[in-house]
Amino acid sequence: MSKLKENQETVGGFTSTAPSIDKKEKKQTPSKVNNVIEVNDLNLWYGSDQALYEVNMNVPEEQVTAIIGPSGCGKSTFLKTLNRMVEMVPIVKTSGSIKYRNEEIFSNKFKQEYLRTKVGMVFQKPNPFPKSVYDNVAYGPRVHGIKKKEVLDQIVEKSLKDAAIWDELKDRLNENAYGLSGGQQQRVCIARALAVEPDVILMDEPTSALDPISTAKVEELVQELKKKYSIIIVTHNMQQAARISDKTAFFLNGELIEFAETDKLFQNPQDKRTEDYITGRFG
Ligand SMILES: Nc1ncnc2c1ncn2[C@@H]1O[C@H](COP(=O)(O)OP(=O)(O)OP(=O)(O)O)[C@@H](O)[C@H]1O
Repeated sequence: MSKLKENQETVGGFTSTAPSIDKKEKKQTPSKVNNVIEVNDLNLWYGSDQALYEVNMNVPEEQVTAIIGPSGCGKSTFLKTLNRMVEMVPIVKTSGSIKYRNEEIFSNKFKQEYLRTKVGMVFQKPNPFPKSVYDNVAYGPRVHGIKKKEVLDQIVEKSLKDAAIWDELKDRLNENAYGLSGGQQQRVCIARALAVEPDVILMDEPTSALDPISTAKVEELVQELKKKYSIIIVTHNMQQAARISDKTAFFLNGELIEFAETDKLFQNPQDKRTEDYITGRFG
């Protein structure tokens, strides 16, 4: 068992006696690691081309789950299926089941808006809106009907703090986000995702467009964020997966080949194809 996991289970062993309505605190009640998302027999087609085959995977709560695999193996498709964003491509068809906190997301009863709020996404290229830093972060809460300036001010400050960029930007809230560096833009985009109080954050290669220092900042941030959120991160960078994730999933040609504790997957892969990939024999 890794040190990180050991710590998490110890934390889970405490009983929280303080009354609180905060869902993040509520999750501190004693429990073993729960699954925030459960994927069963998931298949996905773009028209007649199948891109995902019988994927089964339980995503643990408040951990970092990395998704690795060669280009075109279905990593982004899988990620975007988890908040049904993939269905923006009209030719997409799916079969199987995905449960978010025990509720079937493909069910007609499950509101897509709610899903996108709870399962937020950060993209490869920072994609701030051409608006001020403040308006970027306040965007989601405003869409959800929050109008009071004091409330928005608090949300913006908290989200930027949680995204570890408040100190850098607190005096630049009215500047256009386009004027920030790429690394700052990406953390503003993370703050924007946090502002609507998600539960799960999907990250699609969030550091691939960033320099090493900005990458390190985002990696540190991911370690902080997992105390409150469940994170699923697609990365081409195996060192990054090894550095920041608790569990790693290896995809190949649309199949989930192996899913294990990160240490185990990198040190003692069970499948020859995983071993070949992580030792650089292909991909
Ligand atoms: N919008 C789309 N329309 C049709 N086919 C698509 C679409 N998006 C992806 N695909 C196909 O689905 C398969 C998986 O692609 P996907 O982008 O999920 O892979 P990936 O592992 O994320 O790749 P990369 O690492 O290069 O980003 C590929 O064969 C790709 O061509």
